[in-house]
Amino acid sequence: MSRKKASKSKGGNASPSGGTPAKDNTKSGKNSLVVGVQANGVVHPSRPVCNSSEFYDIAFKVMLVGDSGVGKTCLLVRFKDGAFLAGSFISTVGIDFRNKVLNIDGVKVKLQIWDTAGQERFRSVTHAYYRDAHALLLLYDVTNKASFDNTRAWLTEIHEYAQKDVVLMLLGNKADASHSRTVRRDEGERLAKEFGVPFMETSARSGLNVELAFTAIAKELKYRSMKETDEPTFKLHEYVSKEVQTTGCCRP
Ligand SMILES: Nc1nc2c(ncn2[C@@H]2O[C@H](COP(=O)(O)OP(=O)(O)OP(=O)(O)O)[C@@H](O)[C@H]2O)c(=O)[nH]1
Repeated sequence: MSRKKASKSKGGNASPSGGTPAKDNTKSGKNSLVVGVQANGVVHPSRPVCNSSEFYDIAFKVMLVGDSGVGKTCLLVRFKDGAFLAGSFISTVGIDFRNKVLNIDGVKVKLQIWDTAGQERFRSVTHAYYRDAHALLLLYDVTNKASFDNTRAWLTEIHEYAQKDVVLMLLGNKADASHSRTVRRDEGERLAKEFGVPFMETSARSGLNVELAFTAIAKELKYRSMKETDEPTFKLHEYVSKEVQTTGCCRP
């Protein structure tokens, strides 16, 4: 397997295919350029990648979607930088991405993670990015019942715009905020069962299950892309059920 190099960029924005940078209009306001990524998002072995610093073997696009304020940016920052963005809430404008390379059973898997704006007015912008996504993390906020109810509408959009075989996971974020919780964990579990997707509660504040959510996605994508070889079978649902941690309290 030939080994590529990952973008060093901490963030930026680009066209849906990842080739041309778009206008710098995001929350982070940083720009970067990813070259050598095919339209389907998988990096082509024979093509170079710009701004490189870290080697990787395979690359995938992951999108964070869900209502405004559910914590998509904070989840990404927690995963990428290990920090929590406390303080005043600045809504994402348009779309932004960050890269992170994970070592999955000896294979370097680069996740290019797209943080979308949850606000309705940016929906037409973000729709264009669904097509190339290999995985989608659909977030709601456990302290905001409307964001939970809206996951059905998000799922409809996902079915309309994303690839049929996209890897999907439901995340109930802000699990640390037990005092203001309005959605019980079992409600999230039931909905995920109905959607037929894995589920976990996360907290960008405490870090609960953040690493797990992205690692599980990376493992599934790696398994799918390498299952022709001698890979042992990987079952996403089973892995998540085994590894997930709970807050121990889930009553509103
Ligand atoms: N208690 C708690 N607060 C959180 C958590 N994650 C995010 N927040 C807070 O929720 C607010 C919104 O977080 P963002 O990450 O900006 O939300 P977003 O989903 O990216 O919002 P848009 O960019 O508008 O789509 C901020 O004030 C965060 O500090 C969490 O896990 N726990």
